[in-house]
Amino acid sequence: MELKNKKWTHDEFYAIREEVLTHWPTGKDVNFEEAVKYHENIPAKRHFAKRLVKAKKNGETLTQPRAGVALIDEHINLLNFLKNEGEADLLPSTIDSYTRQNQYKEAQNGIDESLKAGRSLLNGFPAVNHGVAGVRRVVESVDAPLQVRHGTPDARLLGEITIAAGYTSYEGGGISYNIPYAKSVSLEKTIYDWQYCDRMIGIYAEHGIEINREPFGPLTGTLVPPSVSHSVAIIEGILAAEQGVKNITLGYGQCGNLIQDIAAIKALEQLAEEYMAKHGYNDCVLTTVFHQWMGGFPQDEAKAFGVISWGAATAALAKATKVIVKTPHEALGIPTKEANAQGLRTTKQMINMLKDQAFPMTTELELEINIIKAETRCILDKVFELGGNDYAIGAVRAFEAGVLDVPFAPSRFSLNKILPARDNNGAVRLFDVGNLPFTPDLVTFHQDKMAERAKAEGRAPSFQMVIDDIYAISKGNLVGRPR
Ligand SMILES: CCC[C@H]1O[C@@H](n2cnc3c(N)ncnc32)[C@H](O)[C@@H]1O
Repeated sequence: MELKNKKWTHDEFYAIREEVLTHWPTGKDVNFEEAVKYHENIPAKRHFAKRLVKAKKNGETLTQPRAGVALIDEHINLLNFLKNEGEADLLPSTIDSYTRQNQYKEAQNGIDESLKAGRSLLNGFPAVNHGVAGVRRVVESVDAPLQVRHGTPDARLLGEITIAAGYTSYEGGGISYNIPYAKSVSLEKTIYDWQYCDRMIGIYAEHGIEINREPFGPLTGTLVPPSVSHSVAIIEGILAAEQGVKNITLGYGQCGNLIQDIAAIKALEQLAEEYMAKHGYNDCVLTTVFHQWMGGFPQDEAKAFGVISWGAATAALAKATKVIVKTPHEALGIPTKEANAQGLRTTKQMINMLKDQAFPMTTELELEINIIKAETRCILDKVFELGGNDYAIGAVRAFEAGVLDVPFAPSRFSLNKILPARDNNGAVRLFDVGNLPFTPDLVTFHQDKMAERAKAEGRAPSFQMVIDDIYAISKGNLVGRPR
């Protein structure tokens, strides 16, 4: 396997595909030609890419939950409930953890046990085991655009089966589904395997079938600075575009300070357009997704609705194309369908009340946009240089050098040298910039912001601030003030 950011030939792709389809018996039912014909008949209102393009044009912020259960009928009921009772614009199928680790035998046990127990004993929808025919029953029974959401380093068979079944969007990426989701899986292999997924979608595109791709923006979802998640998002967008993907949604996980979060979405849009154009990808439609707070949630449901509302308001004011919605059961575990629908309706209410309002371009907002763009450029340009003008090779080397570094990542391939903490207004800054290739003025900016908070709190900048901030929102605040 030689990793490089270059479009695979059909021969290169098909040579690997034969082996991929043998990873589980259901792989043999994947029939590309039949799948293309099936996709040709999917109406625009159930087509993810088309719905996103319409939303971008109309300035809408669409709502989408996470949701997945073990058995097909229950999964169909769940999705229809979230559409009808939750008013969801877009629907997921969140895939279970066994499938994410390619443990299809265990997933099959989960299905068998769920049948016996009469309830879902998996934390998601085991699409590989259900196979094309089973997954297609979901597509035929749910009248909304459907996306596969998961966390799978080797997502090749999962992609083949779900896209062939009629799903029109696929989340993930070679970095964003490795670093936050695996401990010892080679980054090089995951990036290579995701080139396969992107090339597969590129081949659908060559047949006129446009499938949306969404790199996983939030990463570890724990105080991830905008420049870190934007760098990964844009790199994965470029890697996807190189393999022929034409419709890409780039994502960002809410940090909590309004100005910083609105700036993050604006900066992401501007930088993605700039870097995609710079590298010659001029026929890619780009949209954005804002993930409501991905860190620890309050157990109290009323307070959880406060966090959900804040994420909804920020997404609307940032004018993100899509918002991923949390539920009042976030602190407890997999939500009931009722709780999931409540999170969606709360979000819909906030978006509807804010859609006629615009957040002004204040000097603070402009400063924040410029800071995020400057930081992200420092990282992206260094990655490109490390890779000898190749972002795939550069990404692997960048993690080895700490030029890319994701806070609190389980992967041993992330140095975990950077330390984020909030400043006195709750924006996420860097208490330790680690080996991020920031210019001196950017390093000073973060030091000054941390010093300002330290002065206000009468304590020195310390790791304790990081810990306090990790728990703050679940304890009812944004900034983890000393007790
Ligand atoms: C990165 C994703 C984390 C979020 O993903 C939610 N999540 C995971 N699995 C399911 C599921 N099967 N149904 C509804 N939500 C789910 C968690 O709650 C958390 O918020």
